[in-house]
Formats: sequence, C-alpha cells, structure tokens
Amino acid sequence: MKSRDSFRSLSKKLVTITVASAISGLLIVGMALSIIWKRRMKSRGLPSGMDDIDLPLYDFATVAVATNHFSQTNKLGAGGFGSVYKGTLSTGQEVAVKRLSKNSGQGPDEFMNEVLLIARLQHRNLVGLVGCCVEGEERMLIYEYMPNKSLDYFIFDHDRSSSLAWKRRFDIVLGITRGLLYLHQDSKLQVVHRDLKTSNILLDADMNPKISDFGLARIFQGDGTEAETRRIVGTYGYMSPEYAFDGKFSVKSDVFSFGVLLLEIVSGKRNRGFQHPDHHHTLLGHAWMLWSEGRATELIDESVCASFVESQAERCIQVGLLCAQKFPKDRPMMSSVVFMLANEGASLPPPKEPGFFVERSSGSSDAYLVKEESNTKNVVTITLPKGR
Ligand SMILES: Nc1ncnc2c1ncn2[C@@H]1O[C@H](COP(=O)(O)OP(=O)(O)OP(=O)(O)O)[C@@H](O)[C@H]1O
Repeated sequence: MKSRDSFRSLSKKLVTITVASAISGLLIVGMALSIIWKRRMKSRGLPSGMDDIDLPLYDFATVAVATNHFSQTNKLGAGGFGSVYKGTLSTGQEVAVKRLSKNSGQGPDEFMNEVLLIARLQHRNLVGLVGCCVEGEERMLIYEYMPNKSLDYFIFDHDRSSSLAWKRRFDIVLGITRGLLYLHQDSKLQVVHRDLKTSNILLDADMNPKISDFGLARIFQGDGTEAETRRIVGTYGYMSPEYAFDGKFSVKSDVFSFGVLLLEIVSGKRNRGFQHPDHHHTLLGHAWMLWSEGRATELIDESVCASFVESQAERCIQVGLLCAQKFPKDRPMMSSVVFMLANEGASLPPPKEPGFFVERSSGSSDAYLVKEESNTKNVVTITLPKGR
C-alpha cells in the first residue's frame, strides 16, 4: 500500500515538473521572440511603444512572395492611396495588401505612428489590420481579405443588387452605423474617417459590412504641415459642404457621408451623377423633394420591392436626410443615428434642406478649388487657397 502511494506521489511530482518545464520553455521562447522583435524594430529606427502592440511587421520579400510579386493577376484594384493585391501568407491566411504610392511624404516613424493608431482600433465592423511592411520607401498595410468585394459592387449593379434583399441591406446599414459609432465615440481615439463611401464598405464571407480605409486619410497627409490643414482628400458626391469648401472636418462631416451612403443603399442609385428627366437635383435633392411631398417610398430600389419593410425603409430615408443636412450643427451624432434606426417608436424630426441639393455641372469651375488632382476613382485632393 505504502509503495503504491509513494509511486502515485512520485508520478504526480513528475507530471508537475513536466508541465512546469513546458510552461517555462514556452515563456523562454516567447521572451526570446519578443527580444528579437524589439531588436528588429530598433534596427529599423521605429518608434518606441510599438512593442506594446501585437502587430506583425513583415519584410518586403515575404509580402512579395505572398502576392506573387505584386502580379497583375493578384491585383484587386487601385484607389487613391495605391494598389491593392490579394496575397496568401505562409500560414495560408488570405490577405489584401495595400501598397501605398511612393509619394506619401511620410518617414517610417510617422507612418508607423499612424499604423499603430489604426492597429488599436478593433471592431467587428472595421476591416482588421493583419500587419504592415516598412522597408526603404515601401509602405504597405496588410488587411484581412474580404471575399465579397465592396458594397458598390452589389448595390449599383442591376443583376447583383437583387441578391441584396431588404433584410440584408438593413443589417448592412446597422453594421456600418455600429462601426462608425465606434470610430467616432466608442474607441479610445476619436477617428474621423473622411472618405466614407460604398466602395469603402467591404463585405466578408457572410456579407457582414466592414469599414475600410479608416485612418488612411490621416496617414496620407501630403508633404508639409501647412498643407495638411488645407489639403482635402475625399470623394465627390460624399464630401460635406463645409469640408469641400472650407477644409473643415469633424465627426459631422462623416455623418454627412453616411447620410449619402444610406440613401444610396436604399435607392440603389449613386448620388454623384444621379439623373432625373424632370429636374437637375442630386440624389439628395431628389430624396428630399420626394420626402417633402410624402412620396419617400418612391425612392426605394425596385430590386427590393418584394422584400422591403416600409416603416424601416422610410425611417432609413428620413435618417439619411437628417444626416445629409446642409449645416453640421443640424446633423445627428452617430449615437442618435443608431438609436433612431434601431427604435421603431422613436420620433424623428423633419429634415432641413440637404447640402449639395443640385448637381454641380461637370465643367463648372468653383472659386474655392484652386488645384484639383483627380485620379481614376473620383478621389480628389484639393488644395485650398491660403488664408481660407
Ligand atoms: N481587405 C480587402 N479585401 C478584399 N478586397 C479589398 C480589400 N481592400 C481593398 N480591396 C479592393 O481593392 C480595390 C481598391 O481598394 P482601395 O480601398 O484602395 O480603393 P477604393 O476604395 O476603390 O478607392 P479609394 O482610394 O477612393 O478609397 C477595391 O476594389 C477594393 O474592393
């Protein structure tokens, strides 16, 4: 009996020793990796504090292999900040690599500081940052890959829009509001997106919306501090009047863009380039006119005519119009937007006239815009005159 007991206690001791040594082994490996990581960061002259963030730093060669050397077949598209490539990491994880244009005007420190801010933002309705790459002049952001492309791919296409029935659209709207609320109020930082639009809403495998490009407008700041406040990066059709004309931005300028986005989702029509046989209003002007005449439901996309819930769709239109009002002070905060959309019983105020009621004719010049650099995607960088 005694010998069996001592055998049991001996084997217990052995198990304890084995588990303890396994744990300490893991700890040692972890510490060694952390030291290697810190040394690597130091050798690249990156800012201190980075070691607190769990964001992998990839070297150029690894990203090149993952994207098949940035081949055309891997290219997902190009935007205002550079090209995006599909990649597969050695772990098998699929990623989207955003290779920023060389003229970002930022040193590695500034870039990393901005990336660290983005890395701190984590929400199920924001596209997750998997890592980054900073080497020589290369600046790359590595995101989770979103297999269902972006919202514009569905809602503005005659055939594909029918696959987005009303419930799915409404869920997408709610997801976007939650992501934006997080950026504006709920995260530790207050982030103004500055380029919210349908092509920046990506869709995951289950069609959940993920806001992308948040923080990129901050990263891509041009080359001088003076220009920073006067350089406006945005997209026609979504920019609020105060941002487009005076370079003033706040959470309320994002709310304006969200209003446009909401009306586009409900109507299946683009604000920019909207045409109607009877008038020259933008989609915003058209929606406001219909709402004022009690005909708001005429705005609803015919692709959802069999599936929409009238009270929800009308509520979306009214909230969209409240968000797109001309003056920032009249627009609701995102917390109110979430409340108004989620509560059927909440009474909504009547919206005032929206900003950009009438389409600017394409050839017209605007006294405020002295320099306008367009690229392929209607993204504009405007430099306002000094003294504005
Ligand atoms: N994480 C991602 N997963 C899958 N595709 C992506 C991802 N990020 C971007 N893309 C795709 O890459 C293309 C370019 O995206 P990018 O965000 O650079 O430009 P954009 O949103 O079209 O234009 P802009 O620069 O005006 O915002 C788009 O077709 C987009 O759908």
